[in-house]
Amino acid sequence: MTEQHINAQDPRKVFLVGLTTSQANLTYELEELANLAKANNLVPVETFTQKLERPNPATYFGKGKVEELAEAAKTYEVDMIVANDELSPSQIRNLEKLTNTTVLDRTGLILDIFAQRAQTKEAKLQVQLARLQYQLPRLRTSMSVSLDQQTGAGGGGFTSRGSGETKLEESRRRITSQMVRIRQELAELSKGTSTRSAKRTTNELANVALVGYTNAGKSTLMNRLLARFGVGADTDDTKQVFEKDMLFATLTTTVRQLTLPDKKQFLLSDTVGFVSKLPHNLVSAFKSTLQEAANADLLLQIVDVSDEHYKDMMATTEKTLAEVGVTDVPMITVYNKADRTELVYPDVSGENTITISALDPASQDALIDLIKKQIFNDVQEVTLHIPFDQGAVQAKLAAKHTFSKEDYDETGTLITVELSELERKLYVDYIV
Ligand SMILES: Nc1nc2c(ncn2[C@@H]2O[C@H](COP(=O)(O)OP(=O)(O)OP(=O)(O)O)[C@@H](O)[C@H]2O)c(=O)[nH]1
Ligand SMILES: [Mg+2]
Repeated sequence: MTEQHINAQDPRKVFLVGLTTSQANLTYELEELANLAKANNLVPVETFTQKLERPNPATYFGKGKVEELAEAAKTYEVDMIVANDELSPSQIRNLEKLTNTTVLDRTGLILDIFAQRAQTKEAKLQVQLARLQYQLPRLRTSMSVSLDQQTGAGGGGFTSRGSGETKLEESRRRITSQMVRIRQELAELSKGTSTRSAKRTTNELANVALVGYTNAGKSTLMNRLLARFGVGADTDDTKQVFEKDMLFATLTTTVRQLTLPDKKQFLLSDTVGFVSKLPHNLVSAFKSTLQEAANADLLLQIVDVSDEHYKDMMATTEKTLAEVGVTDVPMITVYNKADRTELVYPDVSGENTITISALDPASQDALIDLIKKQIFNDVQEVTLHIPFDQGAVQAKLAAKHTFSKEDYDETGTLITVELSELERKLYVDYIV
């Protein structure tokens, strides 16, 4: 893989600002925000927080705090403020004016990082779409200028620095039509993807997807397993994916076939990592990328257990999965990077939990055993009763299984089908 694009500007000093309103985890979120800022070549020099019932609708912080910020910005010679929340266009405008700085919110920051990381055509288009959506209502903030320069969009034609309403209208139209074009291109691209996944479905191999917080070690684990078991007929199956100690190294889903020594095979996919408050625009732009996780038979949630905030990271992952519609998929929790802790590894505790180091072959073996147990063993024939008003459950089952018997009674469908132990747990309420 090629080196990622690096922000060419000199490191820029910034303030981080956040509210203690609903955020129970402000410390974690601010630490995360600092890492996101650093990933974007920004240098956080000071953090300001304020306790407020809700953000001030005009200025995010209250009046006094804004004055303090303006004063401090002068003293520290800081000309940029990064806010922990997504701000409204008018909050950004007002704060910029009152503090004489450029204001970037969390969403803008994450979008910038994604834009720098995007390598494939699909990822580039997805990010661009999300940025345009974000930019549309923000044409009058200084952020639009920087966004504009970074997207290289039409020589500043989008921005409306000091220009009249006509220019603004024109910018809006250009953005909207560009969005339409990108959506079309993405639809074209996804046609190719769905053919590929249709092929894999007919293959009837189990799909295992790596999911989790960014930098947890998903790609590293994928690569270690590929190096040992990526020996399928498809020559691509030994090809390594990009891994690196940075946020959002992976933006594109990669699917590879693994062949175990006992000839059992399954598909493993590596997916984009998560962070808390992942912008909605990005989540929807990356929905197709995350489809692989939604269709998986088994999720491996990779957790960096060496990070003190690993529990928050797990909560973030689970929340994001639910947001993109990945529900009802059996999951193994993989506590990774145990080599950096005092924990014993490999260590299987319970049927869905394992502690490993992705770098350790014994850990890889133990994990493979656990995966095998979930996807190949323990299959048992059961009969389910699915009420007529829960057709979605039946559709979900039908997508992955051939029913050996299907019958009806007054209230629902009776389905006889072979399910794994995990699936039997998942559908326990329906088993008769
Ligand atoms: N010590 C140690 N380092 C690990 C382990 N697993 C991964 N790493 C390191 O963690 C960093 C991030 O690994 P990646 O595999 O790129 O993480 P990822 O989950 O794919 O991250 P994103 O693609 O950003 O979501 C790399 O520097 C890896 O070498 C592990 O078990 N032990
Ligand atoms: Mg990765």
